[in-house]
Amino acid sequence: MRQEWHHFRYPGPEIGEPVSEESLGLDHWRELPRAQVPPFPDQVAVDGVMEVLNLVPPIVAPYEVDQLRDRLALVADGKAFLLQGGDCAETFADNTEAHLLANARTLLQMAVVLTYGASLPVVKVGRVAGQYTKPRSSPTDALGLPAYRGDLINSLDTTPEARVADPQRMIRAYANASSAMNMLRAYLGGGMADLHAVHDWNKDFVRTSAAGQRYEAIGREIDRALGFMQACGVQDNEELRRVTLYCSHEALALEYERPLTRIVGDKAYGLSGHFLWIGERTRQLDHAHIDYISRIANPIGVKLGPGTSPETAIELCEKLNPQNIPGRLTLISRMGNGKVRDVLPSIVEKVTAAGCRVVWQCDPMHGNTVESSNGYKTRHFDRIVDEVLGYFEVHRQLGTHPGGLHVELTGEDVTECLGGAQAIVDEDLPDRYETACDPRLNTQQSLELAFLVAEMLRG
Ligand SMILES: O=C[C@H](O)[C@H](O)COP(=O)(O)O
Ligand SMILES: C=C(OP(=O)(O)O)C(=O)O
Repeated sequence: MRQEWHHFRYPGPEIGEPVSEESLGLDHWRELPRAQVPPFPDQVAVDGVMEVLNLVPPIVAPYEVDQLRDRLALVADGKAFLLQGGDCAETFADNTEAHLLANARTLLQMAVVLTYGASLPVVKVGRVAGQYTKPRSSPTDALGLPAYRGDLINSLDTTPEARVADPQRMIRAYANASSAMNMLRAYLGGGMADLHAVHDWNKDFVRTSAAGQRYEAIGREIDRALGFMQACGVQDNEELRRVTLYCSHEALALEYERPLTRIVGDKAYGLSGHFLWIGERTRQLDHAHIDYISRIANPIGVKLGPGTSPETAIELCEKLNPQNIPGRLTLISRMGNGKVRDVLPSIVEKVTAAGCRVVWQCDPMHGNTVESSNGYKTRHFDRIVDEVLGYFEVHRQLGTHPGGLHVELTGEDVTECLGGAQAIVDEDLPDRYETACDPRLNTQQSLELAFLVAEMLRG
């Protein structure tokens, strides 16, 4: 594969002597077994699209990727908290200004609650600008059609034609991801994230709720603190007026990731996003996904389900972070509330005893999926909260840092997860069940969770 060479200087650490893609082994994954292969019918068409993606400008810049790794090093050291969230599956149809801003605002609100409540810096990462692929449990859906695998692969429409995997969708995914990132950078760097405007992030349908009012109270405290600083003559600080939101997605379609991988000096960067993770279904040690991700310099994550042994977790650390760089590797536990207290302790204990420096993050969504009595895929808020509680208990007992939260959420007023202060029940789910794949927390539930996590962080 042709590869651009980057010789420009960029803000960041010294870059090493240029090396070749062969010596970095960037294509070794092609020789390995691989789960969840996108069923593209025509390899020639896939190769053509990869050639196109090989020449497009990347979605993120290497220095931003390095900066995120440095910030995650603070999380690994217990000095910051990682908040990661967004849609389960982004769709091209929902890649609108309104939807992107709604999700970003919800994440910012959660971050304010956590920063204020726990007095810890919060590193903010969206599941955005690339979360277009989904691993599936079954190759077919309930209608017997090929499963929907994310907009990057096929369409959610329920016809056989729509479900054919189409490599041209990778170009649409790239275009959508780059426009999303472009817009978010502009808004978040240009006033929308100004702490003087915290009240504007509160949506009308949330403002009157208990969580919304609690948030307004924090907003008033922040107003007072800012007013006090101004009265004291403290210089206005740029940091109060903008936010850096990093983007992340599951590195599932290697046909998309590989051409967006670029060499800078002696390293390869996956420039489709700042933070890339490998899911529970594709984290086999000797398989393609782990091999690919082991070769890029990004901060990366790997999901750990309830079947993970401590030995596997340690092997993953050794393979993915052989130099033990803090901030490089995030272990994302998604055990389910019934298992977290049994399975997580020995993993954390043994990984820590082995000296592996990782960020511990809790995904309380994916181990708690159930089917409602009326046939909707859902999750109960109480189980989500209980998994986070269990995760905090484990880390408190072991003296390790409960470093982060990874959730599927939306800034819309959907009815996809049960419970919360709105007491959503099975019969409410059809009202506004809009997700393309798994159920997301709505804005109120997200805020409620943030308040609870802030309390847990305060200990
Ligand atoms: O988001 C995660 C997975 O893609 C999803 O949970 C798989 O869902 P499925 O079991 O309906 O295929
Ligand atoms: C598929 C996902 O999670 P997991 O791999 O943990 O099932 C996801 O986070 O979208």
